[in-house]
Amino acid sequence: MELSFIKGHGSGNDFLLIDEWTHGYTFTEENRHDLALALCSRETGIGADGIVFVMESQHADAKMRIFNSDGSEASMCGNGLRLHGRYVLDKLERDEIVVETNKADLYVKRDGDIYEGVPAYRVEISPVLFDLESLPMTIGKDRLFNEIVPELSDSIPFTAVAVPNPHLIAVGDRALIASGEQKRISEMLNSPNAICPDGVNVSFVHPIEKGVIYVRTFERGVGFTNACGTAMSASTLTTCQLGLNEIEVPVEVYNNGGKVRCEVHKHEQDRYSIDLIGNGTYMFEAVVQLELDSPIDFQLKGRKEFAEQTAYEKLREEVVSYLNEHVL
Ligand SMILES: N[C@@H](CCC[C@H](N)C(=O)O)C(=O)O
Repeated sequence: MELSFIKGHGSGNDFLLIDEWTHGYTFTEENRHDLALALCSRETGIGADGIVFVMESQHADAKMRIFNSDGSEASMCGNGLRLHGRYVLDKLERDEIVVETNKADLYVKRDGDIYEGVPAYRVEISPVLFDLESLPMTIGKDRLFNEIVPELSDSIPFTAVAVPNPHLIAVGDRALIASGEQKRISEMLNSPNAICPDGVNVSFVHPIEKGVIYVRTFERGVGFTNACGTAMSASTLTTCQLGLNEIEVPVEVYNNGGKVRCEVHKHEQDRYSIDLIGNGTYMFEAVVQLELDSPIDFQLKGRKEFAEQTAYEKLREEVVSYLNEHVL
């Protein structure tokens, strides 16, 4: 078969966007898993952190499903939702839509430019869950807020939150970022283990000044990525709860692929949601010729570049020099 896709990114977290809905593709669960494994490989595939599938929804404007590069499915993806949302907003010629995701219906809105020539999209990150059962995480407690877990480290405090995909967050200084601890702990929790049996996204966060943080994430199902949208949202919330940032006040979040803005909202009964605002940039579109039962033997055809990546590169250059001075 011939399969059309767009390769794009949110803060350098890159995805293949496949529109099942418009093209009438009928994939099995196994096909989606196999496509993610074959096409996302950086060695033998096209290379991406995951595949974002655009699907029809029975009750919302569209549906999103996200598969990591290892073929596993995640319940949510913030950077992917911006890319997916941008595609559907353009397709339906709307400024605001609701997208069905695995566990929630979430709004996506156009939101001006995050940088000259780089349009931004605002997506809702919700629900926000603090009970460890939601991750799941088993350490003999119900919640984890800025506490040492001796099985992980005897000096780094962690916070656990599901949005609703699972996140572990450590906030600290430049030395924490430079240490090899994030790799060690992430690899342990994303291999067979009793603490986080389904794996977990692990972020190390450095507050730079009030209203500005840096977040680096080791993603479940992928490894270190340039950025993880749900992780940046959960990390911003954690810094608000630690009194380092403020609820309802935008926070600039730097990452290795660019920057986004996060706004934490507090609702009744201690319920939170977060707005994640950033780019959804197209890099190129192409067609792959493949057989669904062996997608690894694909052929890439008709690759066409989008010009918009050039404007994004300027943002990226500024971010790199800012990070060299303040974080790395
Ligand atoms: N990069 C995403 C998150 C993708 C899913 C994650 N790896 C998981 O398995 O939970 C984001 O931008 O949020």
